[in-house]
Amino acid sequence: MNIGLFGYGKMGKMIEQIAQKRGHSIVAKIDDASQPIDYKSMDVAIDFSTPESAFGNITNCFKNGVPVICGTTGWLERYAEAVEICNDNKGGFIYASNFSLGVNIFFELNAQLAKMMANLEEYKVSMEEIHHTQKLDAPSGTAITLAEGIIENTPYEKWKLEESGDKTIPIKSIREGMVPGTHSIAYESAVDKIEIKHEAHNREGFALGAVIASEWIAGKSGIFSMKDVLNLS
Ligand SMILES: NC(=O)C1=CN([C@@H]2O[C@H](COP(=O)(O)OP(=O)(O)OC[C@H]3O[C@@H](n4cnc5c(N)ncnc54)[C@H](O)[C@@H]3O)[C@@H](O)[C@H]2O)C=CC1
Ligand SMILES: O=C(O)C1=N[C@H](C(=O)O)C[C@H](O)C1
Repeated sequence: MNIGLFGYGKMGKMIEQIAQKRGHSIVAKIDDASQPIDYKSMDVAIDFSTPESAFGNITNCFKNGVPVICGTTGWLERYAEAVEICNDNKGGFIYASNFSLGVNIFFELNAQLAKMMANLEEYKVSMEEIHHTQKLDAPSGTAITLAEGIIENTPYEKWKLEESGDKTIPIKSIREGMVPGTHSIAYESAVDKIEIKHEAHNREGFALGAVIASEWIAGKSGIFSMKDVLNLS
């Protein structure tokens, strides 16, 4: 497959290595807004760019008939608009806040645990995410997806950075060193604590998941998720 990379930073470079090992060709490396883009050469685009540039990159791909795998976080206030443009152009799209198999299993575990805790008022939930200091957005996209999983399955109604309160999930965002991504969720009562945690050792899992998603979407049109790709629940 011919892959166009939008964003050639830490993730773009890792995806290049994994895609080439799986027999794909990288036909474009777009790393800023000024580069000319030959959409015709691409079977699929993979966007790991910046919160400011992702929406434009993705929707230009749809308008040029290129399906998109997007892992960029921090732009989701425009997700519905992107979906509309995808559908108008009969395009293909997968956004995931986290492409790793482990985190997608963790999303399922989080939802199951939330269901079990839903009526236990003595437990209060909280979340923590730790990432490297270059990360531009907070909380992480993964933490937001986890919070949404809790909100779907419990009386909690919203999440907020740091702040707890009635029906609010507090999320603590820590930025330190080179941490690739650690997420934990705790339910705490006066007598004990239940905690689940996912810790990425490196970025390979994210990159492999994105390449697998790009192989999966070939020839399809529509809006999909990693649940479809991984056949989860
Ligand atoms: N969904 C997932 O599994 C994962 C998502 N991410 C997300 O992916 C994004 C990128 O992460 P990293 O590679 O670590 O960041 P990075 O900062 O290393 O790379 C981003 C690259 O985008 C480039 N860029 C700037 N403007 C651009 C434009 N208009 N078009 C294309 N590229 C442009 C920058 O020059 C930079 O090289 C972040 O939003 C991060 O949160 C990161 C890891 C996993
Ligand atoms: O910026 C990162 O590095 C990561 N971003 C994603 C997120 O915001 O959840 C996924 C992963 O945690 C790494």
